Amino acid sequence: MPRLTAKICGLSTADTLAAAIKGGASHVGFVFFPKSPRNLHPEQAAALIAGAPDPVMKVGVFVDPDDALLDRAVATGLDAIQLHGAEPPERVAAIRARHGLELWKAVPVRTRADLAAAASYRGAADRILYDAKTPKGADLPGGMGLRFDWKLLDGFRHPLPWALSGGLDAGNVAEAAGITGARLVDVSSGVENAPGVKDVDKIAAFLQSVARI
Ligand SMILES: O=C(O)c1ccccc1N[C@@H]1O[C@H](COP(=O)(O)O)[C@@H](O)[C@H]1O
Repeated sequence: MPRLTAKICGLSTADTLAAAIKGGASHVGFVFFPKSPRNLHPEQAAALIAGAPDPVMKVGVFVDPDDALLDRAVATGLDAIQLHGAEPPERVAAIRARHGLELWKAVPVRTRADLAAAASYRGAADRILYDAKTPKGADLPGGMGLRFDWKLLDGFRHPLPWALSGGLDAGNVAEAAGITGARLVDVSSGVENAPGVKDVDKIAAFLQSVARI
């Protein structure tokens, strides 16, 4: 078992998906949120997912999705659902029960007090994804390349399995994992040339950094 595994998120092309798989990503992510520059229609996601081997987990990223969107997206072959909006625990539990997939809940973090929200998802989610809180009024609740103070996780008793995201890249992921003790990291902007434009070399470099840890 590697010390650290990685999810490459916001993939939208066959070549960048192939780079993630070749580099050893344990998870790949597809965004279903129209305001995102990485948004995919379920048909596009289905074509990409069809080319991804089984052991690589396919994670769909959603922001306060309705059931119709979830139904269409899950049918593309997702293995896990990542909820990145303001979904309360009851909604998270209902989505998990409806689809029977692994459920990740993003918890936005700016201060230590923000971490308290994680415990409310015990019994509703399978994994907490700590991500940087984006500014009020921002179009996106994630995927903006922002990081939070990783030291906030120091000494925190995690209520659930968890992963770290927010502003990670090939140059800082070792430090982030060292400070937080993360076993799974998630990156989007840090392997891009512009919002929504993934770079195969940056994906390779990120995964090489992860493999060295
Ligand atoms: O990537 C997006 O466009 C996105 C949209 C809406 C919610 C979440 C999104 N991405 C997730 O945000 C984190 C951090 O991304 P970054 O590395 O800081 O750019 C990551 O988990 C993405 O899955």
